[in-house]
Amino acid sequence: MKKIIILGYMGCGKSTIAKKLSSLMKVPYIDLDESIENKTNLTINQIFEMYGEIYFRKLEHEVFVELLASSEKQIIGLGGGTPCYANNHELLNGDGVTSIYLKASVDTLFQRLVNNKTKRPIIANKSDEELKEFIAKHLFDRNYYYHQAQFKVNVDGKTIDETVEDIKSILA
Ligand SMILES: Nc1ncnc2c1ncn2[C@@H]1O[C@H](COP(=O)(O)OP(=O)(O)OP(=O)(O)O)[C@@H](O)[C@H]1O
Ligand SMILES: O=C(O)C1=C[C@@H](O)[C@@H](O)[C@H](O)C1
Ligand SMILES: [Mg+2]
Repeated sequence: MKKIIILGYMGCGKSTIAKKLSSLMKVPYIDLDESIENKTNLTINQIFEMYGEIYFRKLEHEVFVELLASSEKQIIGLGGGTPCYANNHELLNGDGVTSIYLKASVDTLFQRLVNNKTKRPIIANKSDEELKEFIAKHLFDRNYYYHQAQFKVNVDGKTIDETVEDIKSILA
């Protein structure tokens, strides 16, 4: 198995869980958002502000395809919206790919995102009151795409270590 892909809504824990898994398995971790930032020398916020979301989605697809093209064994953490655009969801079932959806409830996501909005342009301008309803609707819209992953791991009420263990048993 060459690529382990971790996906899910903003704040579900992709980066946190994937980094921990990476150090335990001694498999390099690549964050798609970070790869886009390194390639463009811009932050995700700057890309959205300067060029808009459609441009960002094109770039996101290109960089995702590039990462998959290498034969290196890697854990790849996607952006929150990656599976939902440019037919990226089809890549979740490609050759040599294991894809895992970190499934979190609206309440869990709200708790984790409410004080961490600024670096996430999709929610940066939502008031705390708007945020919960926004997450609920957005998650509903994205549900179909997230469920194209080969495996689902429920993260609600679990510690980071417990979620990492769940993923290790999927990969065993
Ligand atoms: N049990 C847990 N598992 C994972 N993350 C947790 C847990 N408890 C709290 N967190 C926190 O949730 C926050 C969101 O996690 P993280 O940044 O890894 O999510 P993400 O899915 O990578 O988000 P984004 O899509 O915005 O990059 C972090 O501050 C993290 O420390
Ligand atoms: O959920 C989303 O659409 C996004 C999530 C982030 O990881 C970034 O990829 C960007 O902020 C868009
Ligand atoms: Mg992240």
